[in-house]
Amino acid sequence: MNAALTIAGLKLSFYGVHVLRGVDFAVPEGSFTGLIGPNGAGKSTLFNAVSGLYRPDAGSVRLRDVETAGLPPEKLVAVGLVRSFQLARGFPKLSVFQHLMLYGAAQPGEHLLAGLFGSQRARQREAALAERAFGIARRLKLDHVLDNPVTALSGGQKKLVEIGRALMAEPTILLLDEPMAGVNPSLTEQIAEHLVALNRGGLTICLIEHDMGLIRRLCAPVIVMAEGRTLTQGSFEEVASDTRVQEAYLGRRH
Ligand SMILES: Nc1ncnc2c1ncn2[C@@H]1O[C@H](COP(=O)(O)OP(=O)(O)OP(=O)(O)O)[C@@H](O)[C@H]1O
Repeated sequence: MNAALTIAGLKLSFYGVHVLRGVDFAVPEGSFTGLIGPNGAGKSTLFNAVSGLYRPDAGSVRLRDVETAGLPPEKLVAVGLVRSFQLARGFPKLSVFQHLMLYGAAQPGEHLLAGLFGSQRARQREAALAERAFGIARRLKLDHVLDNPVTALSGGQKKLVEIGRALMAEPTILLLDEPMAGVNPSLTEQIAEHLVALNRGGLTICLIEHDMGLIRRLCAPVIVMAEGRTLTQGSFEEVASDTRVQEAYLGRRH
């Protein structure tokens, strides 16, 4: 197995509270890996540490063969690791297209100053970004709402814009933290289909999700975290039948 992402001995504490106590797992290249665990297990914190928002106290994060622990988010994006974020509240009037462009333009290597001076290279770059934005919008079936302000979108469409925005960075691995949360069942199904299609197209995905039906259907392998550690991993059936996992969800100590 080639690993797209390898996490080893990752530790992080806040004000002396050990939230990540030694997380170890690998996300296989091309997989649709699920990350599950009871509330407070440390899943989102792990994503924050892996994507450069928090600096881990100890441990290693390798993106393929590159050690990335402690790198800031923009450096991680440059090497292909992207996590999706909720749409910024600061730009309610921006259209879907502008959101996609803004995120694409915020990537390393984009020189906004060059854009201001209107160099030919900057214009070509902008045209390429626009092409990418159109392609992503078509793929996510957002092309008919490209000019709409994001505030006018349905909850499910907003989630798709969040995913689209992450795709603008052309990631090799995408970390998704509950992208279907708060979305109705039919839109959840549509988002799931898009994610499966992206994964089949070669994108490695690591998904945090509480809906076990989705995890069972979409994800292999499934990693289980509890109390800041990796508890176990395997197929959904394997982890679901593991008594330690059942106990962790029931809140018992193991
Ligand atoms: N910035 C922070 N400062 C202090 N404590 C934090 C911070 N971020 C997270 N924590 C704590 O870390 C623990 C793990 O939280 P985290 O959100 O990572 O869990 P989770 O597994 O994602 O839970 P859920 O499934 O409920 O989202 C919690 O006890 C939380 O209060």
